[in-house]
Amino acid sequence: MSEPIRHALRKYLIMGSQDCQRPPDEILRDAIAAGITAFQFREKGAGSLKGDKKRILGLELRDICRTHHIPFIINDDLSLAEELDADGIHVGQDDKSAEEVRRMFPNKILGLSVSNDTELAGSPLSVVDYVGAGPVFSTRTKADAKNPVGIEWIKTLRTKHPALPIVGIGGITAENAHTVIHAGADGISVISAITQAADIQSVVEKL
Ligand SMILES: Cc1ncc(COP(=O)(O)OP(=O)(O)O)c(N)n1
Ligand SMILES: Cc1nc(C(=O)O)sc1CCOP(=O)(O)O
Ligand SMILES: [Mg+2]
Repeated sequence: MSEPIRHALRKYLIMGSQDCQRPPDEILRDAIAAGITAFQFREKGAGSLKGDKKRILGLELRDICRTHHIPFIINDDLSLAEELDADGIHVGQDDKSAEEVRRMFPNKILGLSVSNDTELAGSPLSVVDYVGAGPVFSTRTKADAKNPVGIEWIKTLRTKHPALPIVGIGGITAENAHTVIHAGADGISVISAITQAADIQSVVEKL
């Protein structure tokens, strides 16, 4: 399991319609053509879709991922993950507990956010497939993001957990992504670096 996960974490796009200035399906197709390795549907925050509109968009994006063999992961919404038969689920420290999600979905990819040593110490790492560590840098995309951890904490995390699949998140760009990888992360996850890019092909190549 560990090697496919590490590969999937390399260039991980996270996106919802609220992040997009053009149709989300176009952005996802462009990002897949450019080489992303996983996708998380995160329909959340100001301007996000609810109910049927969210479900319909999720279904459309899931089908694009399926066609191109890209893991389709859903943020937070367990019932939508079940309904769309998502490949995985990402939860944070304030969402349903990772142990419970693992009991409900024994075979799905499960990601958990960690943002500091206290959260790390309280996290059931044995039941998750990867951790999303961050925000590495400051970000304007998530209003309630915690304090930036910096690449030093990614190094600490890697030293403490040599075999743990880690993806960095938060404020990661084509210019700073290499520092996150050099610090020990298996990959980087981004929202704005890709959704706001004038040239997605070029950004994904650099990432
Ligand atoms: C890969 C990845 N890492 C971290 C997060 C953040 O999850 P969470 O802390 O639950 O915050 P929301 O995304 O739900 O606002 C993530 N989504 N993906
Ligand atoms: C969704 C999310 N979670 C974070 C965390 O630290 O857990 S930071 C973040 C937003 C990432 O967006 P951008 O790539 O535009 O900075
Ligand atoms: Mg969450």
